[in-house]
Amino acid sequence: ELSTYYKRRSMPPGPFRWPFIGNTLQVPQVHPWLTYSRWAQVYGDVLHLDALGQHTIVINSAKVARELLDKRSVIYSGRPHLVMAGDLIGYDRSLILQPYGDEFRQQRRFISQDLSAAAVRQYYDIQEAAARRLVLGVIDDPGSLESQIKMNIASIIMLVVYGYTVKGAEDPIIARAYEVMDNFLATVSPGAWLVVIIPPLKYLPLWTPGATFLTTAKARRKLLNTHYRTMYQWSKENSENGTARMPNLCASVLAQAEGKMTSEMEESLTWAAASVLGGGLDSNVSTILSFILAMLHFPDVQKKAQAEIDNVVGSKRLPEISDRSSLPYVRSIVTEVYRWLPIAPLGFVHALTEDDIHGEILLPKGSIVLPNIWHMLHDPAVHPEPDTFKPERYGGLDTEMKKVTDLAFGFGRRACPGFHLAERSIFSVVATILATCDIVPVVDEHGQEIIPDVRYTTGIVTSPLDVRCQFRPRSEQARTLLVDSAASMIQNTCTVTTGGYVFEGTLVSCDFGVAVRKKCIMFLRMNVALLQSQRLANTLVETFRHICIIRRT
Ligand code: HEM
Repeated sequence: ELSTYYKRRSMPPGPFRWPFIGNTLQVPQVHPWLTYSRWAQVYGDVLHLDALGQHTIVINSAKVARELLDKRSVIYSGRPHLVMAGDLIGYDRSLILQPYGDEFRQQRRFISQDLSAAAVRQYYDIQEAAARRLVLGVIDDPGSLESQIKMNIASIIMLVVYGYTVKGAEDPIIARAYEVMDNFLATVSPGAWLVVIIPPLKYLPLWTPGATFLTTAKARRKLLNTHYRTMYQWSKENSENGTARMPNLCASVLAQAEGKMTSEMEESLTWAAASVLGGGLDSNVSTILSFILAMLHFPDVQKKAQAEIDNVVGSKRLPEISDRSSLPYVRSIVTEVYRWLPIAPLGFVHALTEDDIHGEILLPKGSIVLPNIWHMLHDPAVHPEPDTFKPERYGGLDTEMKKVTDLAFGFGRRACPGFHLAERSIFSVVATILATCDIVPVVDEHGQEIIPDVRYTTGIVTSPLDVRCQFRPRSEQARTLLVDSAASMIQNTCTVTTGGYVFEGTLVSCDFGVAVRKKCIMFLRMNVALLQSQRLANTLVETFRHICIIRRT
């Protein structure tokens, strides 16, 4: 009979388990994937760990991951029940922590209808504009590298999801969005909270001495709820009155429902949107920082990519996302970044919802399953010299690159729904930087170049540390192209007739210095949506008097 048959089979091998605590103390807090990778040499592709009775299965091979997480994804697509992150804070409303079921399917449907390979075309202009703004910003002020990346990545995802235009680096919405994500990642980090090990602690009253997790949870819950609900409501109201940039994900889903959206569906949409916003921040920022780090360590790769871009795009225009298909070396660089420093080295935990058998091994229901993506992408048998950044390893072939993206973006029904959007954003940033600039090290006070070591944070999402560089324009023409492109976006979009006024963004031809002009252009661009609102036009006349020509209609 099946259950005895199961029992005769053994659990996967793994390191020695201590009574009661199991392997809890053997799993390092820092970069655990490196330890799992070493254990793979001893125990093989599938290893078993026991943390206080919780079975954890680590998969160390792409082949097994495909067999289990992809092919049997009906039973491998759960998420573990998380007391602190879910019960106490409420992150379990968002897609990433949804158990496999109807709510999961509903949220994924909302997202995939707007972010498929074909649908993301509607966002190319947003991505290109952000990439160009990012490059201009870093040319002007190399010290702002990380904040430029964060702001421009946030500006893409806020426009895509809500149609919201961020109002410069100081817009509090940006800091709040990153804070909610930081809280999420800190909360789901293994071993961070005692209440995770002893769940009944969650019933303690708020004033219990020493129960700081309860006050932390309360604060995070409040921030989580207000942040995402405010964003969703903003999008809903302003998509109707024309202030929000159209199309955007929320507006498109609402329009498609043709007024038949129930309040439950709107709640699902609120959390689907929240998940896309959260998923689209640190992942992209970290990937771009890793790209820059790679270029500092492997300058020959830059040269090769620049030759390809010069050849295909020429120097008279900036690269566009539609050039992707003609730039295989640049595509290979993007893929190699995912492989070299995968942002999610252990992916995100899957939970097994039924007992399963793999070869001679029993995998019990309720196990947590961790794909060791880092190991799969650094196994020297599959990727020779894994620490070398070598885009040539793909031979320019998409089939070879797909072997990496199929792992780096997760598995089966839980695979990253932001893949196509991320691919385009990263490509646009990489191609725009390389087309217009050399990425060069900063120098210290003695004129010595500072090349940051390859070091990265630990956690669910990792990010390289201390990345610093300068963008040196490759020519005056390249810089002019960037400035003109920012300017032309204004000229195209900034004659706004509203509320009895015409606002004309003709500053490009005025006589201010380049820096002032650029700031004004940015400001105007970021406020186009505001100007388009009839209601606000009157109050904005005063503000815009200095930066554009205003006439009465
Ligand atoms: C370089 C960029 C990115 C990488 C490497 C990446 C990688 C991943 C990985 C490994 C997972 C876990 C999949 C699994 O459970 O097997 C994931 C999930 C997810 N990602 Fe991404 N991601 C990236 C960008 C994005 C972007 C731009 C978005 C939003 C547009 C996004 C939204 C999500 C969401 C919502 C999930 C949860 C899916 C679910 O639980 O069903 N990601 N991503």
